[in-house]
Amino acid sequence: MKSSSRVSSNTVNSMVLGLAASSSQQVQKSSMALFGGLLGQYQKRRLLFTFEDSNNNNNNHNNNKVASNKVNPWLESMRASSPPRINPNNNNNQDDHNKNNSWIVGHPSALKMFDEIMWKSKAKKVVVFLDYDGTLSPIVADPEKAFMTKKMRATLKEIAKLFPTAIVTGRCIDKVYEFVRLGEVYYAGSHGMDIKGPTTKGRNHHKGNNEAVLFQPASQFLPMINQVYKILVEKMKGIPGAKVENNKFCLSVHFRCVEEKCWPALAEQVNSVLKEYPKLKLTHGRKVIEIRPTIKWDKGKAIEFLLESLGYGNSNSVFPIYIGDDRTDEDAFKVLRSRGQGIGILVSQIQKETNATYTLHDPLEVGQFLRRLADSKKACSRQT
Ligand SMILES: O=P(O)(O)OC[C@H]1O[C@H](O[C@H]2O[C@H](CO)[C@@H](O)[C@H](O)[C@H]2O)[C@H](O)[C@@H](O)[C@@H]1O
Repeated sequence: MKSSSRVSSNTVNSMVLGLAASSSQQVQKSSMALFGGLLGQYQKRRLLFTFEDSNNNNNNHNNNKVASNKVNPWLESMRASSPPRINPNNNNNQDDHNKNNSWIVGHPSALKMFDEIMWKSKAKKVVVFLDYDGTLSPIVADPEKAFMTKKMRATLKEIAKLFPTAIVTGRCIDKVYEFVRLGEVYYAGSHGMDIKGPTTKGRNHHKGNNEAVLFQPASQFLPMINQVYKILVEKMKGIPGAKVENNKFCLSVHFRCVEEKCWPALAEQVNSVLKEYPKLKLTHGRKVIEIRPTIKWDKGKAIEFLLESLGYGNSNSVFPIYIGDDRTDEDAFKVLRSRGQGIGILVSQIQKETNATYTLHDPLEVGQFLRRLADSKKACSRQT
């Protein structure tokens, strides 16, 4: 299990690049060109360059002495090109939105294209898949306080009564259930590695039997994850603002509240732990490093599993709708594309490379979309 490999500076640099990249929104290829030769060195390493929230760290970049010379200019370029965050209370919002117009043509708003989506799904069984953080709840500094609004919860409850509905999240099921508190919903926690069916009696959408689903493909990793969690909690004590979250079959190391000058040290610490556990891998989310088992299982596999469980494995009459905001949701968007079924909707205020077809700006728009979906279904039922 243990590996004696040393922490190479390249590995740490890659992690730092990942930290910086994952912390921000993704750049259109045309704007990458502005970085010129500098990006050329790195484009093979990363296809997507992201820089959400990097404005928060503008005051820290001169202090980033730990990072290598290569990393510093890369981070500087990302900051320099970082678009201002869109403030909903700011009248200049329209300008921000206009900048994204060309991208939006390729990924139109799911609200604007609602009638088209309804037409596509006509006579098909709609199944709704929803990410949690950044999709049903806004991104906040404290992961413990990522609450949904009451309105969102009421809409979600109605959606789950009308359609088979699953929340597919990086969180552990217990935590997301604490936020959602709906027995009508399927939950796929730990990035799909922990799947449970609805608990509310009589609210089961299975075509076949009525037993709740339970699937945990990474259960043998539980002791290892708990061990690594304890080690990381200790290690992160030395990094102000860092937080480790135990998501049962995976772990999140949050750096949203860590000053950028400490990112290289955080990356170094995480790497020093991970090199001892080759059966765990690392992925990046929104200002978070995710540590998970190296099994071939992700949100895409989870939705395939759920569709199969619902009796739609080989069905042409199913129309899955997946809404998510993060890189891990791309696995699900890809699955829908390759099945040629349903649609992916990316939640984003700015341009990103994505396998989704449509977009929504934020959880507020997600709520509006879900409300229209529920109303439309009820109107159809009244007609028939
Ligand atoms: O798959 P998701 O439901 O999107 O979960 C992904 C991670 O979401 C949470 O972190 C993110 O949201 C936090 C609260 O808004 C925010 O503070 C953090 O910076 C984001 O990365 C969650 O805490 C993680 O465990 C999930 O893996």
